[in-house]
Amino acid sequence: MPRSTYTEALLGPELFKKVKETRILVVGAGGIGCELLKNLVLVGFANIEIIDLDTIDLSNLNRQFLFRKPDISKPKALVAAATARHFNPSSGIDIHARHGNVKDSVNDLEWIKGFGLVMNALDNMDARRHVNRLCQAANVPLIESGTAGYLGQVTPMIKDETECFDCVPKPAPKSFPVCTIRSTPSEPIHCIVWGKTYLFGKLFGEDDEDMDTEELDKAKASGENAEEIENLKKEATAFREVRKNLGEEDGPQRVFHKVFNEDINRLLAMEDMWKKEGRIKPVPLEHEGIMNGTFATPPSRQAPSTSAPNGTAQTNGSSAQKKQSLKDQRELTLKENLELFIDSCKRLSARSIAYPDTPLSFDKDDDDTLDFVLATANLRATAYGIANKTRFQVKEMAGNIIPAIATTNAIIAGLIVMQSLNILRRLPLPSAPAESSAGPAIRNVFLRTDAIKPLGYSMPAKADKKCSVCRDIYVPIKVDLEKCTLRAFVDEVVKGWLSKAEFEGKDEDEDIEWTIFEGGRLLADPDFDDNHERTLDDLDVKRGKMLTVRDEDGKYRPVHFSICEGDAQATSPYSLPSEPPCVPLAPPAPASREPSEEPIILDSMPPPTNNVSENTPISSTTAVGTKRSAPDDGDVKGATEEEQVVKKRKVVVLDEEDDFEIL
Ligand SMILES: Nc1ncnc2c1ncn2[C@@H]1O[C@H](COP(=O)(O)OP(=O)(O)OP(=O)(O)O)[C@@H](O)[C@H]1O
Ligand SMILES: [Zn+2]
Repeated sequence: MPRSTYTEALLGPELFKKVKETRILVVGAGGIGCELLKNLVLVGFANIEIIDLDTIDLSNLNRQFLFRKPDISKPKALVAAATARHFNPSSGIDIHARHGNVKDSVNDLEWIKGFGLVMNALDNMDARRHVNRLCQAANVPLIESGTAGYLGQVTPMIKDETECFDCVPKPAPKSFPVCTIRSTPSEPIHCIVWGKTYLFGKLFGEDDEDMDTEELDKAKASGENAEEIENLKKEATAFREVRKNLGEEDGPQRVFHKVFNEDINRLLAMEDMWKKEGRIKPVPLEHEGIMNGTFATPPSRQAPSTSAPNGTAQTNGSSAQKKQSLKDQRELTLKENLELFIDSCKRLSARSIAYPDTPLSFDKDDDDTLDFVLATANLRATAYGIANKTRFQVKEMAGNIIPAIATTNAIIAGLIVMQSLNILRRLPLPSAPAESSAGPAIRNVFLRTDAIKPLGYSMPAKADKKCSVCRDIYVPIKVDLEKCTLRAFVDEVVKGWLSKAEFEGKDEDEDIEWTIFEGGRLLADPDFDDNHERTLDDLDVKRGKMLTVRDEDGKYRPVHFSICEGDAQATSPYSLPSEPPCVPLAPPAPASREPSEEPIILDSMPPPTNNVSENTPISSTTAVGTKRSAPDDGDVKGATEEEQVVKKRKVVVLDEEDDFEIL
């Protein structure tokens, strides 16, 4: 008897047929993803694609049960698929596993349109937002999910029916003023952020000399404090110098001297800085004194830690006590931190020298990078009289670790499948397209710490009319990027094809003027045609990106042309859908564009879980990387005025995992 007999009886032949035929995309093969893939296979889903960018780590094995020790370092998606396939050998399932980033340009609108249902099992906002936008653009239902400790939630998102991921504002990222991080830290987290996002980047990250200089010159030209700018330039040059020599025997020691002695002395010379009440002057650290035990550890501004000693004066602290605690949960002495700093610098610089074209980035599971941040943060904390942290604590804080509980993941994965069945009931069969029928209500389901009623639900809210993600219009365009010029796009696609669209409330004699953007870049407007003869490829408009067309008056919804792979057989450099879209009116402009302080949480929802609504870039203009200008911008103009305001207000640095923002 085939394993699916009972499931078929339970679901009924029609729904079971949909289960077998619908193409499912699972994004993420981590804690939730592994549980989900197993469930899907056992239920009888037979046409699954799973994508994950990561490889298996030892720390995944406690809950990502599709992986075993010998799988460490192998791609998660591939191993998950290979293991899960065996769970239901009789169903003839096809699992297509891909080791890659869902944000890669090959994963464009045409790709996502190939799925009947998408399930997110992700751990970061950036990727969640990306998939949400793709699903909204392609009109493919998405089930979003997340867990944090004992809490979890499952949220189905269907275009024109429910709110989308971006309809609900998310809490702003934890943010710190740049001065707190760079000059006046007062908490261990300030020192950790400094080590992880600032010093690490300066020494081992991408060397951004041109950008630095260009940015500082621009700041100076726009009237910012010239002396401060010159100081920052000098600092950048000095870093470049120490970075160049990092591979030499005394390179790490020179870095130590620069950042923990010279730079602190420079700050101490700015006397006004230390007049502010409550500010404690740092003490410059001395390599030799720390190593030979003569350096007097600055007093801690916090109550002394009882768990472990700090500073050379205490280096002989109870060895019995040290042995008792786990290695990673013991505080290092000042000398140990210094030795670890020198050693981790050597390890990292050896990697940089071996692979000069690959800038390093912090990863909590990469011992070299964690050791560096641990030692750096503790040395800085000592200089500023701030409590030190153990390796375990630094890993948790720097890695933004949210406790993961296997049982929560398993329950949430089960609930995803339940909601997927609710969605499938309403969808037409892939093999026999028909009108979708109204099926059972889909629900936002959540798991909470209520012993009597651990599961709760709410009906999904309607889409926010102002949401720029799910309310805008999307059009796939297949383009030969090397042949299609911006002029062809403007004249033929926008002024030709799009102008035939039905615009809500358009007067007969109304003449619409257009502006064209890619991301935050203005490519053309009625008074700006310098880019017209350039090809889209030359303008760095690539597959997976979007050309956004707005009317000058902001009367209508923007139309996003989603760049898809060109048709090799086509004679024209681009091809478009047969019918232009209907373009509705834009909602009235909001009185203020300030993001709301408080996140809006749906009635009866649990508090936002870190994993679900963790630190959020305010808009796409504030995403990682927007501080860089596009390569070879040529005549391309910078971000719009409005976007520049947002940038100025919010972001200087947004770290890769979106967890700390430095204002
Ligand atoms: N842009 C992306 N494209 C593809 N996969 C992604 C992307 N971003 C995150 N992921 C994957 O989503 C999964 C999320 O799983 P999970 O939350 O369990 O995180 P983890 O990295 O496995 O565990 P931990 O963070 O606790 O070490 C990870 O396997 C991660 O690689
Ligand atoms: Zn929305």
